[in-house]
Amino acid sequence: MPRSFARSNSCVDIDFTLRRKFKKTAFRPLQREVIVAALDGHDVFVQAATSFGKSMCFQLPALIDHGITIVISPLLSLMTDQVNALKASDIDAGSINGNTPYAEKQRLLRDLATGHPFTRLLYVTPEQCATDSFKRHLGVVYEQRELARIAVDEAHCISEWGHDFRPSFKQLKWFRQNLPDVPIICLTATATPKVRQDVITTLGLSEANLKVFTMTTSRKNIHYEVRFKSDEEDHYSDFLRWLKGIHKRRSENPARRAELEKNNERLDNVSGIIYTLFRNDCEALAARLRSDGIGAKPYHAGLPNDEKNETLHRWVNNDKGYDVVVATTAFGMGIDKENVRFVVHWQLPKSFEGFYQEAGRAGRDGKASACVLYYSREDRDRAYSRLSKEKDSSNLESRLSSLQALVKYSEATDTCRHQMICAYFGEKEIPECEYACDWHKDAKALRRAKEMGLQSEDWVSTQRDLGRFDRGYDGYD
Ligand SMILES: Nc1ncnc2c1ncn2[C@@H]1O[C@H](COP(=O)(O)OP(=O)(O)OP(=O)(O)O)[C@@H](O)[C@H]1O
Repeated sequence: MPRSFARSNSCVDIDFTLRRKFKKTAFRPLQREVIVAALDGHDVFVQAATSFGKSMCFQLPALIDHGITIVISPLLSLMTDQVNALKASDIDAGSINGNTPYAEKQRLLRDLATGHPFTRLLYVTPEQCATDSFKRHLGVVYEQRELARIAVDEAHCISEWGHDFRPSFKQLKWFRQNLPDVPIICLTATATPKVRQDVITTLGLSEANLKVFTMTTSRKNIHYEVRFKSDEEDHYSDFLRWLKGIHKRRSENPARRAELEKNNERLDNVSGIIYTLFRNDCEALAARLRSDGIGAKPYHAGLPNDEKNETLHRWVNNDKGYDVVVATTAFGMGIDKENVRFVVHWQLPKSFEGFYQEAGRAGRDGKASACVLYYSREDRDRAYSRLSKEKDSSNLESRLSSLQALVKYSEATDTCRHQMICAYFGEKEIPECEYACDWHKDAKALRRAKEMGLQSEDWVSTQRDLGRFDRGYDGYD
């Protein structure tokens, strides 16, 4: 019998902890069920949409259970944000990763070495977990029966079939092999059925004690749209017109204007993220937007840490001049700002999962938001070509099929976008979509836009020569 059954949590008031420690009034649908399963000592697999509130599913049990919860996360920025938020609520949390100052790391390791740590939640990278020294420290805590739970965040990184595969995540099988009765909870927003099974098998989760929660990936409040472009046309003016149109509507609608002014919100604070593939594009596009009066800043891994932190901080604060972040994927998973009204993909992203994750930064307050993908056949060809030249040949097959799925999504003019996303993640149910995608809004206009906007003259004539405009070819019927 798992050890945690020995200490029953059945009379614990989890609503009280939610209110008292996390200052939230109610659980979101299914959060309670996940938390109860974890507190009952089960292994738990959670797949839920971006912004569902997955962190709560291990943070709250960590405060109720006796002992320490180890949280494994691949994202340094996410770790820092979560640890700071927990500390602000007076919760004893810490993190050990490559950026942790020496003194702080020693303090946390000393705490573990006592076998009875004060720390309730310790965030670590998978690489840290793999070190002998860290495993020894965990062994001491385990011997004292104070290792409450292992939480594996972004669990899709375990699978070679998932995007963002990290080989060090595979080492996490060590936990079940060496600490067999410590419950494990793993969480992700992006797992296909194959990835899910791979994660469960790799971690050695036993079917008998496992509870799997797979919630829909659908995000009803996001309006998905594909805009077609070609190399011959600069889509900058299309985007600028669209954004200025939103500003104009906000200022010309008296009720909206009054509401914004009452809340002390700027009329032009339409918060958004534009994803580009390349660092140079980031800086050039942000500068171009600034020259057109839009408060835009670049964010990519090559910028100094101070500059990145300032951009993130001031964007989160809705400061003037920081309305739009033009970013590479360095600015992705884990960003949790509630009022992001749009996410734009300037080019075709590398994977379907990356696209969904990045789109998921929008509308985390539940209000209507847009996700616009600018797509061209030239971008598609460049994406395939980049993939074929990549030196890292691991999980190439899955990366290719993910890109193919995204191309299919971009080319489709006959299906709801929400439905295509859910189908990719293996959902059978057709999600609700109340005109929250370009196809539902106006399928005819979508087809026309594709015909008009997509290919360059060269491409059209080549395809005509190849006889590919026959009925039935991808959207040209
Ligand atoms: N019961 C709740 N009531 C209100 N807000 C909540 C509740 N649970 C979580 N939240 C908030 O929802 C936001 C999103 O939570 P979290 O970052 O855990 O999402 P996530 O599921 O990990 O999303 P992603 O996969 O996109 O990172 C956070 O700001 C969190 O405070």
